Amino acid sequence: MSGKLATGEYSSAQAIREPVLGAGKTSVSIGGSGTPITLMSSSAARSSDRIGTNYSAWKKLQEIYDTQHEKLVLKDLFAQDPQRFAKFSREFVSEDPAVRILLDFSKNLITEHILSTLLDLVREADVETWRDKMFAGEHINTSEDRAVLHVALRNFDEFKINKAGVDEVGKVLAHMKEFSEAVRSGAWKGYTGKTINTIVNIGIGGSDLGPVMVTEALKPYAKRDLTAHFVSNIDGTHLAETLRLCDPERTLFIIASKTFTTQETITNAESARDWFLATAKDKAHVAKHFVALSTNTKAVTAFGIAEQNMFQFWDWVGGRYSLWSAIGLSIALVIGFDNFEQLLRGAHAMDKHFKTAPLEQNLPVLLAVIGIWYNDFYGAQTHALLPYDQYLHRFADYFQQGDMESNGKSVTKDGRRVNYQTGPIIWGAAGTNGQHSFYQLVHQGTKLIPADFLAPTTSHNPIDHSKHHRILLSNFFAQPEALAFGKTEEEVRKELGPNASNALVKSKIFEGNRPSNSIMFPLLTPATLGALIALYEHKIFTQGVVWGINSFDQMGVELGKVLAKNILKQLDKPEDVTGHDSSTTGLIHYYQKWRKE
Ligand SMILES: O=P(O)(O)OC[C@H]1O[C@H](O)[C@H](O)[C@@H](O)[C@@H]1O
Repeated sequence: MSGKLATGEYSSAQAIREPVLGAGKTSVSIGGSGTPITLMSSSAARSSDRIGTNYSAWKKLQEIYDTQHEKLVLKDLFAQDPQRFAKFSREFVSEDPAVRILLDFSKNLITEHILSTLLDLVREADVETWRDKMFAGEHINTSEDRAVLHVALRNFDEFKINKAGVDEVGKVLAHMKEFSEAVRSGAWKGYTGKTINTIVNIGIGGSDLGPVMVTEALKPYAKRDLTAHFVSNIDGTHLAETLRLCDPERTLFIIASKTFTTQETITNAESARDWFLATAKDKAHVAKHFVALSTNTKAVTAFGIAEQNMFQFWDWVGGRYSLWSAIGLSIALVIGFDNFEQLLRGAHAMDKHFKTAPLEQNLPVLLAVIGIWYNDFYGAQTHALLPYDQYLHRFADYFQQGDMESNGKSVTKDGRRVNYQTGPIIWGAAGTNGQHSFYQLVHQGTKLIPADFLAPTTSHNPIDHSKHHRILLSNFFAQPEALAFGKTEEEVRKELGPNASNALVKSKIFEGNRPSNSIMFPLLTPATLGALIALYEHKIFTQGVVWGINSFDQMGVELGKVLAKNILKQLDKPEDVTGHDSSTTGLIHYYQKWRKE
């Protein structure tokens, strides 16, 4: 059964069956004439290779799956063991800052034996060694020869990290504090002496998604008279619609780019500067209205932003792990530096937990292994993040990059094609909205969709004595219950009476046995959010190590960028369009025929 590229088909009453491409299928072709993805068969792999399917724990898990998965029925597992919730739930507690997170993973298709075998896999893959290497600043991002030290940005002197730049973290934080307080208090003035009432963060990917997600999530802590916009897309509409809402005399532009070479960000920043100068006229005024967050001092100063208005970070901060760095300036501006620090402290508390808690108690590790169980043995293709908190409505978007850019790899660190599945497709939306759109498929469709449900027990907006929140949480409790336990034919028949048609009865059956995690916390505070983000970061890390991939590069985003640059040069004249297939050429020719300007 190893070596499958599963499609995660789900069919059967009460049991999740074999994926469509099961035993013996070792390759699949994407598209019509493309190169087939060839999967290394396990016999071809050297048995001494300590990787993926060759781990003895992996083999054991495969055997367990093959022989037991039909018997793994949540209804029975709960009936057999009244202690199941107690056994398969963990509470993370931090006193300072105050954070509590409950992870209930009892509604998963696991037994104690499966869990311990999954944790054996973590041990066999040396996750703890790799984790310690990360915290020590070793260059675990091998393809780029870089350390991976977002944990150093929220370290608060706890761990000893030997890396150039780490000793400058405090200095940059102090700069962020000073600047954010000046803007928020009104001490920082625009070129006509007016205070700043609007900030526009211009960045994309990690230089956008983290600040957007966090400022949305922590809105209750926001300075409401400071409006924050985030412009990312190169589509001129994004900038144009944002600038319509801005007054050049009172707007601060934050140009967020690790490299300061990203085409979208630099183009948007230049156009924003042109827009600003159309009113301000004098280039000297740029200093009051543009700051940069970057590792690239040279490019920042060439753009016209003075070094004192630049907030530095370092190459050991990956883009999708950068909200803790200077990239978080917009967060500090919106919620205040003290709250930003709480965010960092919450993440740090989770770092300590990840670094020290035994694997059986370690929340990131538990989430990781449960994900691996479905991803690699059940053939689940996706994982849904379903926060029952409107403030977390960008959470899934954020971890789409966090997870898919990290673990969307098919080659191991040492260059071998994997013969097992790596990162899942991450998606989701805030509850209860999803219930009225895609939950139909999650409940009754043919696919297995493991999901995390997240919710705070207390709302920041307790309208009508928390009436809304009670309704929201009743759904948060009900959905995992419905997914796990379903509704039998017998129950449906009883409900519909003897005259109901067979077809109607069948359509109303919920097979159940669909797994999920429930994650609860008292209130979405900055520290709690920090801990939640770090929880998922370390989950992704753990999975990446088990899969033997480099979770910290992103080579897969390059090819499209290069092709686009070449095409951009050919867009003016039809005769310039060369070197493409007939489809791409045809499309460009149509564009040239139809465009207005
Ligand atoms: O911050 P920047 O250097 O502008 O990079 C912005 C983003 O673009 C890149 O293409 C990467 O895929 C992302 O990981 C990165 O966050």
